[in-house]
Amino acid sequence: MTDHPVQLENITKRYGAFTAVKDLTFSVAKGEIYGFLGPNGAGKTTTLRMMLDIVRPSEGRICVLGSNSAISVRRRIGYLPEERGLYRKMKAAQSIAYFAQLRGLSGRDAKKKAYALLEEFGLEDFARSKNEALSKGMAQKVQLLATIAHEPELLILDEPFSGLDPINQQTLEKLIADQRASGRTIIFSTHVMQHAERLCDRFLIIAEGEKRFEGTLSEARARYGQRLHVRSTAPAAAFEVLPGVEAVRLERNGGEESDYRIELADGADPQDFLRQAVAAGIVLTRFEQAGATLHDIFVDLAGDEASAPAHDQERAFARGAEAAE
Ligand SMILES: Nc1ncnc2c1ncn2[C@@H]1O[C@H](COP(=O)(O)OP(=O)(O)OP(=O)(O)O)[C@@H](O)[C@H]1O
Repeated sequence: MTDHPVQLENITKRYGAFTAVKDLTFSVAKGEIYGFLGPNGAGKTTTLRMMLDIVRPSEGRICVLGSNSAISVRRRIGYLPEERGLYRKMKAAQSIAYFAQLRGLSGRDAKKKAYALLEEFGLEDFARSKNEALSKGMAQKVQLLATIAHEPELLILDEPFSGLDPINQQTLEKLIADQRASGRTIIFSTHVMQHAERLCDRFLIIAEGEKRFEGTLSEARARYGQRLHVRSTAPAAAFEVLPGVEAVRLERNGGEESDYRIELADGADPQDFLRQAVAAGIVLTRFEQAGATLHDIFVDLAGDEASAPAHDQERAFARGAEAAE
């Protein structure tokens, strides 16, 4: 068990005639950040709840921290549920201390930890504010701090980035990476591929309750052909006839020179493309190789319409990150 704190074997969850999760098998290794990716209604929350023994599977076996019920090891787990909520009348520091105490810290240690965390995350001025007076993002940060205050070895975070502005999303990315650096295991679900791309050691893509992919980003990329970004005075047709070229897309028509995105067939070698282009007398003033992005892979595996909002979120995030620099 010790090297795989979470193991799911052939898990199925039915609600009446509807199957929300179908025969799902995966395990999460100790110390890794594991991304749980899927469109709306894919079965992410249901699966996370089954891990926590909030929802019982219809079939299959789950083992969490060596136990067949997360309830008996709950002090070693930090869980951020999808539906957020703090007691409105409680103060921020009090809320964090309250959850830490529920998970085994003494009153004194819980209070000390709450103030230390609030200070570390720049919320010390709000320690004595009632939760109802906090902005939505601040309240979410407080809830996150309440999730990690008892220093759990396993963190299960359901859509932790939703509701946070770009700056706080970056703070959360750092928090998650720091938790891993301290040896913790983290599972989080998200729709925003950029977070998963930057953070996850491995990820699982789920759609319609079924596993579509599990592995690392490079393993996922290896399944897809290479993409090239080139700049040239040559027309698109000159590239289309080269061996290994599957598609040519005009990215920018710059008058004299244009930018193209070229998709190569699986297994085609970009260096071969370069040699063929030169042999054909094509002059390239730019040549860059790029693997498929996680967004491309997600769209391909989990379906088009599902990821459209994610794309908007990614763009919003990218804009925010630029503004923050
Ligand atoms: N208690 C329930 N009774 C009946 N159906 C349910 C129940 N809980 C979830 N479902 C259904 O199971 C499917 C999976 O839901 P789930 O909440 O796990 O998806 P999700 O991947 O977390 O989606 P989202 O990103 O929208 O939160 C959905 O079709 C949902 O309607």
